[in-house]
Amino acid sequence: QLSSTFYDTSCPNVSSIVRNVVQQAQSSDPRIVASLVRLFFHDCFVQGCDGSILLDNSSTIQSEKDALPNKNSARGFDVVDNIKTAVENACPGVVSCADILALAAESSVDLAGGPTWTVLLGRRDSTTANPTVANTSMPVPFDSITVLQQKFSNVGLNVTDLVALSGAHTFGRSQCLFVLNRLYNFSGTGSPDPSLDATYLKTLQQNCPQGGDTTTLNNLDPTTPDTFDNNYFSNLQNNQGLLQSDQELFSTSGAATVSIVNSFAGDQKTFFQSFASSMINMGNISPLTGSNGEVRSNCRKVNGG
Ligand code: HEM
Ligand SMILES: [Ca+2]
Ligand SMILES: [Ca+2]
Repeated sequence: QLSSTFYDTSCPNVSSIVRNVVQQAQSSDPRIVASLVRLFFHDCFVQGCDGSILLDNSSTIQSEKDALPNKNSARGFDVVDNIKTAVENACPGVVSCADILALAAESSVDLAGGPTWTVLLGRRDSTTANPTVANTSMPVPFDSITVLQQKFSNVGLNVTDLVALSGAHTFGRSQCLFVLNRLYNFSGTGSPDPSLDATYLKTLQQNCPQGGDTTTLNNLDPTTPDTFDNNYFSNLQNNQGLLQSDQELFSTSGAATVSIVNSFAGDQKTFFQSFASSMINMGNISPLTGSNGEVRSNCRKVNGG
């Protein structure tokens, strides 16, 4: 029951307010658009798209920010605060933090050259967070295709959603710690992942030396690191997927994902259309609506908390 017209009378300019703050942030940090898209994903997979990821620790809240998939990894919370401030100035008490994440994700993709879509709105904010679910339900880069598909299907997303949404790795960065095993000791073999292109492997080994700084960043898309395009999928065809969970979408023989990767690599328009509809599907994961939840006045805290 989300709706594209939800704020039409109560906050008609909310989309452009969000977009302007995101654009401002992008001008000093090109990576931030990727980080904001990821925040929406990490919110929606835990209790649904309810802003739960934005809550800080408090006497009543155990923050999802300390869960493994987010700690020292999820970023952009300061930009969400700036968006919230700008939106509150125009329309006090009206727009939820959960909807701000949905709008920021769409603006971010658009500003990086990707597709646009009509964002469905009307989500309300949770009064709880669940770091345990974040630890168990979020996909990790070492998951097999089977596990990735299962984790997506657990929240109502299918294999096309999995491949399309993984295309978000067309921009943004990953720390070395998520790829080191592929570079030096893949599944205990003492050798690199055989599905890694040899030249790309050398580049990654140089950027992520054994015993080096595990927080060093790598572009998720080595070809167009800040542009939202379909290069992610042609990279997979060239054995240049950064994460194991990326490359196995193409390199797992017999997997349903292979032909989807090929179709997205062959036609950017098909990818853009699928990505947009899968973002809408993801945005529909168990939202709080009506009188459930609340509209937080500060995205980091429950009201009165
Ligand atoms: C399919 C399972 C997925 C896995 C295993 C996965 C895993 C990861 C990992 C390990 C990182 C690097 C984090 C770091 O270095 O701190 C990352 C970054 C990122 N992920 Fe995913 N991801 C998945 C799906 C998605 C989806 C569905 C989206 C969005 C629709 C997404 C968007 C991003 C973006 C944009 C970044 C870069 C963020 C930045 O630079 O701040 N990922 N992902
Ligand atoms: Ca959530
Ligand atoms: Ca790209």
